[in-house]
Amino acid sequence: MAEIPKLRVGFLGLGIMGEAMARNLLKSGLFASVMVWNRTMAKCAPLVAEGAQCAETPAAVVDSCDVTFAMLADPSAALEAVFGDNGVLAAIAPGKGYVDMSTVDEATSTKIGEAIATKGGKFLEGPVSGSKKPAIDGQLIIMAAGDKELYDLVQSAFNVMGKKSFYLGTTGAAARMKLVVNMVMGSMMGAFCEGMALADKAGLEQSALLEILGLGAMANPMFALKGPAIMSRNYPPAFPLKHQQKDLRLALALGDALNQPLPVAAAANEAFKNAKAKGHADEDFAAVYEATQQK
Ligand SMILES: NC(=O)C1=CN([C@@H]2O[C@H](COP(=O)(O)OP(=O)(O)OC[C@H]3O[C@@H](n4cnc5c(N)ncnc54)[C@H](OP(=O)(O)O)[C@@H]3O)[C@@H](O)[C@H]2O)C=CC1
Ligand SMILES: O=CCCC(=O)O
Repeated sequence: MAEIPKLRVGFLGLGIMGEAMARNLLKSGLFASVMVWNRTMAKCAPLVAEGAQCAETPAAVVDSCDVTFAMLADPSAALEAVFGDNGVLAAIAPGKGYVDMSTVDEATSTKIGEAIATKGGKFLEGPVSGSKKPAIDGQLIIMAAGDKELYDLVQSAFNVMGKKSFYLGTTGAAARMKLVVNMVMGSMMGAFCEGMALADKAGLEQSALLEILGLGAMANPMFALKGPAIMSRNYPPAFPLKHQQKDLRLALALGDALNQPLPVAAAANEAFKNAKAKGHADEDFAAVYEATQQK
C-alpha cells in the first residue's frame, strides 16, 4: 500500500503559546518539515536550533508548507499576517490549508476564511483553552470550525498540540465558543480576586480562603494555580492580562450584537481595564487583583 506523504507544516507567531505549540509539532517527528515565522525574528532562533526552518515572511512559510498554523495576539495581528505585505494571502493556493488558532472574533475569522477560500485554499479556525503549561505539555483543548476536510487532515497536529479537539461547524462557531469560555474565565478571575481582597481587608488569611474554596463546590484548577501568585503579588505571564481583557471586550461585543445582557462580564472587563491602566497589561491575568487595591 502506498505510504501517505508526511505534511510540511508551518507556524506563524512564536509567543508564549506559539513557541510551545510549534515545538511540539517539531518534536513529534510526524511532519516532513516545520517552518516558523515570527514578527520579531529573533524568537525563531531556539526552534531553528532544534531543527525547524525559519522564513522571513508569512507568505514564504505558506509557499513551502501544505498547512500553516497561526497563534497571534489579537484580531489586528491575525489580519496583518494574512492581508499585510507578503502575508498569507500572497501565497495561499489550492491544495494548501491555513489554521488560525488565535483568539479572535467571528468577523475577523470570517474575513480571513473568505479571503483564503477566494484563492482556493482551505481555512479552519482553531482557538484553544489551556495556557502556557498545557501548551508545553500538548494538553490544549482545541475548538475548531470551518473546512471539515482540513480539520480531518490536521488531526495528527491537533493530537500533538492538544488533548481533545471539537469540530463545532462553520467558521465563526469556534471563535464564538472561545469568547464565551474566556468570558466565563475572566468573570471568575475577577470575582476570585475580589474575594481575596475582601478576605485580606476583613482580617482573614487568604491561604485559608483558598483552602476552603478548594474543598467545596467552587474548587477549580485556576483558583489553586493563581491563588499563590495573588498572595505573593507576583504575576509572571502565562496568559497575559491584555489578552484576557481583549477577550472580554470581544465577548461583550458579541453580547451587544445579540442583545444579550452581560452585566457580570461588563464589570469584570472594567476591572481588567483598570489593571491595564495601572501597568499590568503584560503580566499574568491574575494581576487583575491589583485593580482591587486602592492607594
Ligand atoms: N497565553 C495563554 O494562556 C493563551 C493565549 N491564547 C491566545 O493565543 C494568542 C497568542 O497568545 P500568547 O502566545 O499568550 O501571546 P503573546 O503576546 O505571547 O504572543 C503574541 C504573538 O503575536 C505576535 N504579534 C503581535 N502583533 C502582531 C502583528 N501586528 N503582526 C504579526 N505578529 C504579531 C507576536 O509577535 P512578536 O513576538 O513580534 O511580538 C507574538 O508572536 C492570543 O490570541 C491569546 O488570546 C489562547 C489560549 C491561552
Ligand atoms: O485564552 C486563554 C485561556 C487560558 C486558559 O484556558 O487557561
